[in-house]
Amino acid sequence: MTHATPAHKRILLKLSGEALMGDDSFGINRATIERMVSEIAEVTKVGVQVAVVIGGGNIFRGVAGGSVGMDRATADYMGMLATVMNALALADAMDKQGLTARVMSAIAIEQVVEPYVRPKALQYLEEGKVVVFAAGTGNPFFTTDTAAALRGAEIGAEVVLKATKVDGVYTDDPMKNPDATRYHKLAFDEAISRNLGIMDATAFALCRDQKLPIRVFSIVKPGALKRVVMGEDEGTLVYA
Ligand SMILES: Nc1ncnc2c1ncn2[C@@H]1O[C@H](COP(=O)(O)OP(=O)(O)OP(=O)(O)O)[C@@H](O)[C@H]1O
Ligand SMILES: O=c1ccn([C@@H]2O[C@H](COP(=O)(O)O)[C@@H](O)[C@H]2O)c(=O)[nH]1
Repeated sequence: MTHATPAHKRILLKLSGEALMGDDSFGINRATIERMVSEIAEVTKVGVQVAVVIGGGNIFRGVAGGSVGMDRATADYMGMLATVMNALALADAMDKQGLTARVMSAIAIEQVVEPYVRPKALQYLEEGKVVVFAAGTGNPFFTTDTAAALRGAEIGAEVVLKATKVDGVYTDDPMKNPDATRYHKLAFDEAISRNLGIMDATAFALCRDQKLPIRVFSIVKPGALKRVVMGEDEGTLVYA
């Protein structure tokens, strides 16, 4: 029996925090997280090394009302801690499905998770463990998309896969503008100059400078992650 070869050996998967909510209005939907983990398990089975950066929108936006008027940096630290909660839930769901996951945090919280140490992360990936990077970049005024670009570059990922609620990059936010059309592919410079809200400019610029392509695709669509990893046409490619 022949097995197709994956298009990538090592990927950085940016998982939307908001997508973890499923149809709920807040938090983590159990069936949704289990389905996402089973999709990750599928790609590890074909030998792909997987590192994950998880967002925090499902938790932080739910309490963001309480952060109005707060110091921005303090609110951002709350957001980063939200990603630690998601990372713990994700790693737990991975362990339950037979994957070995290691959470590494950009903020020191050693009683809970180990700190991010690049050589250790690389070792885990070589061993076939899934590494979940928590707490974003560890710095306020950034996003987990920028953390995905940063960690992706650091670990030598071949691509950043942004798994989100929409199925690619559009000319405008498709949730607000029904006339928006999807790009099949576009250059980083165009994404930045058009100010496309799918990712922040810092993340785009870092990937552009490191020549690290990004593929945006829907994590809601069953099997899409595996198709992306196998090099099939899915979502939108943003390239240098
Ligand atoms: N040009 C665009 N193309 C596609 N989506 C866009 C665009 N502009 C804005 N969006 C919005 O960006 C959203 C995805 O980005 P968002 O930052 O909300 O998600 P995320 O980073 O995946 O979530 P989280 O912050 O929870 O991790 C989509 O749900 C879509 O509504
Ligand atoms: O490097 C980072 C990453 C995140 N934050 C804060 O966390 C929230 C949640 O992250 P999302 O990327 O929106 O999912 C974000 O809004 C920031 O407040 C951060 O400060 N630094």
